[in-house]
Amino acid sequence: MTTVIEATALRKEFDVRVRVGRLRRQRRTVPAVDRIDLTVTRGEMVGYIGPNGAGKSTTLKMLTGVLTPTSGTVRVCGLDPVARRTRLAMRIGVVFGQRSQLWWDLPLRDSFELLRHIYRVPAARHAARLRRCRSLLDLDGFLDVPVRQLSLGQRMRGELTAALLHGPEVLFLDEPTIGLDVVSRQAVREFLAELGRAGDTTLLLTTHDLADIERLCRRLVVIDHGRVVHDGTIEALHARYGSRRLVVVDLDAPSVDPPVVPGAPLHRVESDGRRLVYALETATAAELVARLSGLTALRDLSIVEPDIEDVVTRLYRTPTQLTR
Ligand SMILES: Nc1ncnc2c1ncn2[C@@H]1O[C@H](COP(=O)(O)OP(=O)(O)OP(=O)(O)O)[C@@H](O)[C@H]1O
Repeated sequence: MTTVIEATALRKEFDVRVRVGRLRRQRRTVPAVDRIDLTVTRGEMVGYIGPNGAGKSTTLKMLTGVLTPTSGTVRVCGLDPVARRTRLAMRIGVVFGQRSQLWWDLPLRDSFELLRHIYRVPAARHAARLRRCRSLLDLDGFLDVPVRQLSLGQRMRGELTAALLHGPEVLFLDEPTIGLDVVSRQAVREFLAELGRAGDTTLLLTTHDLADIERLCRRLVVIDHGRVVHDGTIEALHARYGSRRLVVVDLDAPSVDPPVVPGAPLHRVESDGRRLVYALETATAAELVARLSGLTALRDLSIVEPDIEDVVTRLYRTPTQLTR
C-alpha cells in the first residue's frame, strides 16, 4: 500500500498574548498541534474530528504547506509540503470552508477555465472531469452566475469541483458541509461517497457533522488539545469507549425533577420535560422502565441503538477518563 500522508511527531506552537490580572498581558507559547503521528495510505477516507480549537485546521494547514511546523516531519505524496508547495499543489485538492479558490466576480464556468490553465490540464481531461462534477453536483443551474451571487451550498459545490479538476491524488476538506442546506449537504456527501467508491482518491476530512463521517469514512482520527486520542474504525471507537443504548421515555406530564436511575444516567431532557432520554450503562432497559414506572406515568418508550454522537460527546468531555 502506498503511503500518501506521513506525519511524525508533528507539532505547531503559536505565540499568543494572554491576559494576566486586569491590565497586564503576557506572551505565552501554546501548542495547537502536539506531536501528532499520522499515516494515511492511498484510497483511505479519513475523518479528522475534534472539538473547537483541537488543532484540526492547524494540522491541515501543515499538511498542505500553508503553515510551517514548529517541529516534526511531514510528507504528502512524498513531498515536504512547505518546501515543495507549488509542486504539491498539482497533486492535492484543498477546500477550506472559510476561504475560496474561485474568482468572486467571474461566473463559475470562467473560474474553472482559469484553473484549467493554471494547472495545465489537457482540455479533454478537464472537460471529462467537469462533466462528471456537473452531473453529480448538479452545477448546471448556476454555472454562468458570478461566484459572489451564489448561495453557500452552490459555492461549496463549485469549490469541490475547483479542487478536483486537476485530478488530485489527495483531497483535504475542512468543513465542506458546514452551513449547507439538506439538499446541498446530501449532494456533497453523495459526491464524496462516489469518489470513495472509485478508490483512487485519498480523503482527509474535518467536520463537526458526524453524519458526514458515518456516511463516508471507515477510519476516524479524533484529536483533542492537539493530540490524537483515537485512531481507528468507528466500530473500534464504540468498542473502546463502551457504546450506550439510549432509552427514550415519553411522560404523561412534564417532569421538573427527572428521576435518578442507578446505572442509567440521564442523557438529555426534551420537549420541556415531557421526554427523558436515559443512557443504559450497567442498568438494563427492563430495570430502568420498572424504576421509572414506579415513580411517574409513562406514555411511550423506545430504545435507540448506540450512535457515534454519544460516544464522541463523551470523548470530548472527558478524554483522559475515557482513554484510561
Ligand atoms: N494563527 C494563530 N495564532 C494563534 N493561535 C492560533 C492560530 N491559529 C490557531 N490558533 C490556536 O490553535 C488552536 C487550534 O486551532 P485550530 O484552528 O487548529 O482548531 P480546530 O480544531 O480547527 O478548531 P475549530 O473546530 O474551531 O475550527 C486554538 O487554540 C487556536 O486558538
